[in-house]
Amino acid sequence: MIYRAEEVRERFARRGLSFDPTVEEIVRGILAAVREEGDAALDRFSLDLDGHPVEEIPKKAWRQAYEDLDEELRDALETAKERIEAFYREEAKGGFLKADASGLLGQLVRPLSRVGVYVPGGSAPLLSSLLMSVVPAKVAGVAEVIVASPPKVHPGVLAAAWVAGADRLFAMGGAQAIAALAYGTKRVPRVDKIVGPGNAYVVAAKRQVFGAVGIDGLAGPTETLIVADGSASPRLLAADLLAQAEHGPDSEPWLLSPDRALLEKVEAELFRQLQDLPRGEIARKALERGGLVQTQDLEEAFALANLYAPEHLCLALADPLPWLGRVQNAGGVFLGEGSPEALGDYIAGPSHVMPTSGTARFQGGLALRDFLKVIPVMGLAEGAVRELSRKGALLARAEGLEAHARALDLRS
Ligand SMILES: NC(=O)c1ccc[n+]([C@@H]2O[C@H](COP(=O)([O-])OP(=O)(O)OC[C@H]3O[C@@H](n4cnc5c(N)ncnc54)[C@H](O)[C@@H]3O)[C@@H](O)[C@H]2O)c1
Ligand SMILES: N[C@H](CO)Cc1c[nH]c[nH+]1
Ligand SMILES: [Zn+2]
Repeated sequence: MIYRAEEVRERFARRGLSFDPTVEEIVRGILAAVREEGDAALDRFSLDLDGHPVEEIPKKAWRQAYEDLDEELRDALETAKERIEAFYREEAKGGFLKADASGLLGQLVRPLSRVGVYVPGGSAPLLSSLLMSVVPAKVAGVAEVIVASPPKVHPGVLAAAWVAGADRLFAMGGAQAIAALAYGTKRVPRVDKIVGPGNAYVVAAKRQVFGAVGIDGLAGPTETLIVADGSASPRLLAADLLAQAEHGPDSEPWLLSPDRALLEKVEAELFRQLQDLPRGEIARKALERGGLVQTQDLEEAFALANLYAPEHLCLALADPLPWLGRVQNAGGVFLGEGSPEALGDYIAGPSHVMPTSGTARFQGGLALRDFLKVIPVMGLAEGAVRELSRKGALLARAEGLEAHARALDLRS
């Protein structure tokens, strides 16, 4: 089915994180129980939902899993880790201290002390997601990175924990894992911030524990939006749409193009490539959530893309670079069909943890600064204090805050 731009515009404009009341309620119950009962509730939910009690998996098991890996896979993991590390080393993490006649002002930048990384494991063991959160955390200087992933944790995830240099790993998933990390239990230490993607239960749990703990954002079911011109290959476009569609029936793959003939060819390709896709049924359902859209021109395609604010914006254009200036809302941008999103998922360098459900309107992909906090520092010079206190007291009285004003009067 090929939509016209008018048919999707309203839907794109209204898009936002939806709160499924049933999921919210279930999650509220899980969080409250783990907060009150600790490990007993944690094990109970883990047994009920995932068939296993929670266990901490020791580092020697990670190393063993790494050593048992096929040599080529080990090499691929190492390359991915090195590329992620190199990418995040480029991100500035310095603060500043600046002194002038009025004194000293600055920002201290400190890594968070303890971070929880959620690694999804419900429908696929996303070992790449472990690298994509743990490696930037370690580059930022986080002292203790605690991984949570649903049982039974796949050996590939354990091997990735070894490669990435995580500190501890608990086999626990869903809202109960988020609760344990946010509130702490006897076994699971409380963290300062929880990062990483997950399904609707994980996203709802992160949102509900925010405040008790920091969160990076609400990365949920994956989505991709490709803007293509007539130069793009229908075969590659179909393959890229299916690559994200296979994540889950709630994934959303979109293709926008002014070229009707291209869209028709992609439709046929999708049908053909679905035939022997192992997760074809999942992908078919996801395709029904997304779709192909014919726009008047590329300008309209970009306007719609910004309205949608996709997690991944892929520019399958003959000359994508000049269009970069049009991008306002996206979790990450992929330039040209030679830079497919699937490479970003695994090995390009930037973290694949990116905002979904339109939250790319107000945030980008996971960055080093998600693991840092900025602490302002003030040390004013005597002369400046007198003058600034007089003006500060005026502002305080304008707010009706007399004690503030008097504290400043004493300095002026
Ligand atoms: N945006 C991103 O950056 C990004 C990156 C990777 C993955 N993802 C997304 O993460 C998601 C991973 O989802 P997943 O399900 O595979 O793994 P998951 O680990 O997020 O969720 C599995 C957990 O959900 C809980 N759960 C399942 N059904 C439940 C129920 N009825 N009641 C209460 N809890 C329940 C279970 O405890 C289970 O451990 C996918 O949607 C994928 O697209 C997003
Ligand atoms: N596309 C997913 C969300 O960005 C990440 C992922 C993990 N493995 C494969 N893909
Ligand atoms: Zn993916």
